[in-house]
Amino acid sequence: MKTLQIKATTHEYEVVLGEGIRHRIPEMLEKDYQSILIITDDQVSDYYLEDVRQSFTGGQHVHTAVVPSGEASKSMECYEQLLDACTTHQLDRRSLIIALGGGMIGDLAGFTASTYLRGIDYIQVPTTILAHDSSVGGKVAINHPRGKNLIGSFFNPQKVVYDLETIATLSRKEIRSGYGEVIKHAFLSDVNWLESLLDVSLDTLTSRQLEEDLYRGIQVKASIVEKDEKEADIRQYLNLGHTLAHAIESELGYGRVTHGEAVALGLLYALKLSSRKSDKDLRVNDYVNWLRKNEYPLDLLRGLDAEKLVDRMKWDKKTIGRQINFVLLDGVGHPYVQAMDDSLLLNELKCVIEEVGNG
Ligand SMILES: NC(=O)c1ccc[n+]([C@@H]2O[C@H](COP(=O)([O-])OP(=O)(O)OC[C@H]3O[C@@H](n4cnc5c(N)ncnc54)[C@H](O)[C@@H]3O)[C@@H](O)[C@H]2O)c1
Ligand SMILES: O=C(O)C(=O)C[C@@H](O)[C@H](O)[C@H](O)COP(=O)(O)O
Ligand SMILES: [Zn+2]
Repeated sequence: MKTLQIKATTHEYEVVLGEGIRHRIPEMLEKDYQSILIITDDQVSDYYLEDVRQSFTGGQHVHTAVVPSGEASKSMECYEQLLDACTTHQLDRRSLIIALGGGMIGDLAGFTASTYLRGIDYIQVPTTILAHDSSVGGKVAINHPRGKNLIGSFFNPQKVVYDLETIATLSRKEIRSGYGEVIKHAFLSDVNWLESLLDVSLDTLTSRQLEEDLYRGIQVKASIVEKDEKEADIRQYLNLGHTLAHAIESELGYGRVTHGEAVALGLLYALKLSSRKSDKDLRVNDYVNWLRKNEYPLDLLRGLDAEKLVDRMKWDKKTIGRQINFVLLDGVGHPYVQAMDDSLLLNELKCVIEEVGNG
């Protein structure tokens, strides 16, 4: 078992990584909760809901709420249903919400916890690779048709219980999606790590490498959110690749592309834009080869309208007064934020769609 301590402004919390620890959640809790609501989706529930529920043997009232799996559930409708569930089960300020699932559930259940009774405790129990990112740092949200995560808050969990055994049931597509955020963390932090990742084929990933990558990704995320929890400054770097990714997700309709695959495409665009402004080697060609080797959906770009995507980017949370601000790299491990002209964004996007989408 490995642990990391995260210092948030409201409290410190632990991220625990280990095998089989979903069976041991009660002993990891620091408070004695009498009412618990486990929120999960209808795919994760088939695998892991009973394990978590049955771990509570101390007579607590353990309730469950299951939403449909997929990004479309990060919605006002599901949020309202979950608030209803909180009231039906009369959760109070000494109750606990358990977010059991990937980033969709983490964001949705975390947002519910952050607003019900103006905030009750919750823990993250991530079950995807991608959720090494989403379960840490306290960003919780639901989507709006105009843009991703437009309704949300910063609200940190009491604990993150990351049972690495759960990764075993992920599909190939979800492994690929998770590595979109893993490689983002590498681009943000360390050229040696990036180079080792670029050699990896996700089909032959060893569990040892996966665990190391998850741990390193969480370290990168933790080191940034501890310094700038509410994204006044350097937390914006964690948005590398996301300005385009979120535009693609909302343009296609939530759930048509996975978040991590969209981030992987957005990263490519961010690298191309960065290369226009820096002569540092950003390993762009190696990255394109890595995307192709691992079957990221580059062809998705082909059907997209560059003008519409630039319009969508205006809903990025870094946009101020319709000025789009972009996370770029001046070399691997050296992110910065730059205000960008719409015309430059549009031209480069057309080039990427032409070059990569058709290639
Ligand atoms: N809050 C943050 O800081 C942050 C960071 C990154 C991403 N996100 C958000 O996270 C979401 C994406 O998360 P995700 O990629 O985990 O998606 P997800 O939660 O939708 O999970 C992906 C799919 O995998 C299934 N699944 C989950 N765990 C499984 C398991 N162990 N075995 C088999 N199937 C499993 C789910 O049912 C779903 O169909 C997006 O909404 C994104 O915006 C938030
Ligand atoms: O934690 C952050 O900060 C991030 O930007 C991490 C991203 O991977 C994540 O997708 C996040 O939800 C995006 O935040 P948003 O503020 O752009 O919605
Ligand atoms: Zn993300």
